[in-house]
Amino acid sequence: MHQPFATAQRADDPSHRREYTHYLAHRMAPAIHALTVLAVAAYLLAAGGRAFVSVSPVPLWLRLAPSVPLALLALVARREKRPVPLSLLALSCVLLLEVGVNLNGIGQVPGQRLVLPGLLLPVATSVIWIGRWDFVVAMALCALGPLPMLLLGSVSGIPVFQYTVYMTIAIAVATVLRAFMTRTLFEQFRLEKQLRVQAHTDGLTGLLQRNRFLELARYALNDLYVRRIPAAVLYLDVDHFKQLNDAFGHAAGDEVLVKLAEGLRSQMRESDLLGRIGGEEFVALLPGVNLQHAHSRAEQIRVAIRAVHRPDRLLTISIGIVQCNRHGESLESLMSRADNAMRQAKLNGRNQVVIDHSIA
Ligand SMILES: Nc1nc2c(ncn2[C@@H]2O[C@H](COP(=O)(O)OP(=O)(O)OP(=O)(O)O)[C@@H](O)[C@H]2O)c(=O)[nH]1
Repeated sequence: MHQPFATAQRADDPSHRREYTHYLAHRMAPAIHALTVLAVAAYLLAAGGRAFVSVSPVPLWLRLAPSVPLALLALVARREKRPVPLSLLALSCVLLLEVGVNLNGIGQVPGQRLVLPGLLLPVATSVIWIGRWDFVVAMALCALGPLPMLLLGSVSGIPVFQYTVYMTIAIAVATVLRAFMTRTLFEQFRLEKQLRVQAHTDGLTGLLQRNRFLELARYALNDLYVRRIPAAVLYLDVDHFKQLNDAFGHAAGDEVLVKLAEGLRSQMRESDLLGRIGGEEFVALLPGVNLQHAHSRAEQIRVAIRAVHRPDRLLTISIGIVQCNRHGESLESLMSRADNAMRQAKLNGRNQVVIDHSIA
């Protein structure tokens, strides 16, 4: 059974680094694509324009050559959303730009004018790096990239020392920008996640709320059908709950519901799904159980929750069980059959488990 079904039940599951990385990748993808497109256009403009104003020992086709892989990167970046390929695409883009700068700078006097746009690169790309190491590698590429041209060519245009100072400033600015951006994005990620959890969780009991339960259970059920894994649906309803509310008030009723939810949750396995689908009604989807096993699990639950304190009488529940054994039977149909079985348990005197045999 999928882990997400299990973790989705806990309102307090910790933020995972992996989840944040994927969130960042989704956020950065359009910016990375835009930068790769911009890189192609800027490179063609700079290298092509330069061919008109100065001669170079490097043939024009070779100076324009980096624009081809740059254009390919832009094409691939259009659809890419995964963190690692996106980082590699962005790093390759920077590498190609640096190669291009060197190809165009060789033999130019003073060729180092090309270094100036290169100084903008750390700042321009500062916010797109998904991981810390991408950023470090990118900044190293930006800093070291123009060095061959600077060291090989005349340094009359911009001395290496001056270049080092400018590049250090550019990288420092990029580091500050990136720190600000990642902090802002992390806060946004945290808030979005918190809102999602709140929207999916029942405020009183902390269990999955009705719609979220139905959504996850439908998804899980399809998966179970495809993989031919048996499963059962349990419909659980508290007995004589109205009496408790009437005698002790809704606050006392709420307190019992909270403790009952805790009791039910403690009876669930990692792969089970449990939701509060009505006032004092709960539904559980138990994967990997046959009818006999589901019955003994339901009995265990029924006995265990009797330990939950209820001020007026023993807390009991009635449970209906249905097996998911007919491929393609909808969740709604399964829940309706389980509900009928639960009602039969009520008619039989409550505090018991009834199995639905209508199709099984
Ligand atoms: N305290 C509290 N009560 C709730 C909540 N949601 C529903 N209820 C109450 O649950 C009670 C359900 O009553 P009924 O449907 O008549 O069921 P019952 O009294 O448990 O009787 P049986 O199910 O036939 O055993 C009603 O009094 C609702 O007001 C809630 O969130 N908190």
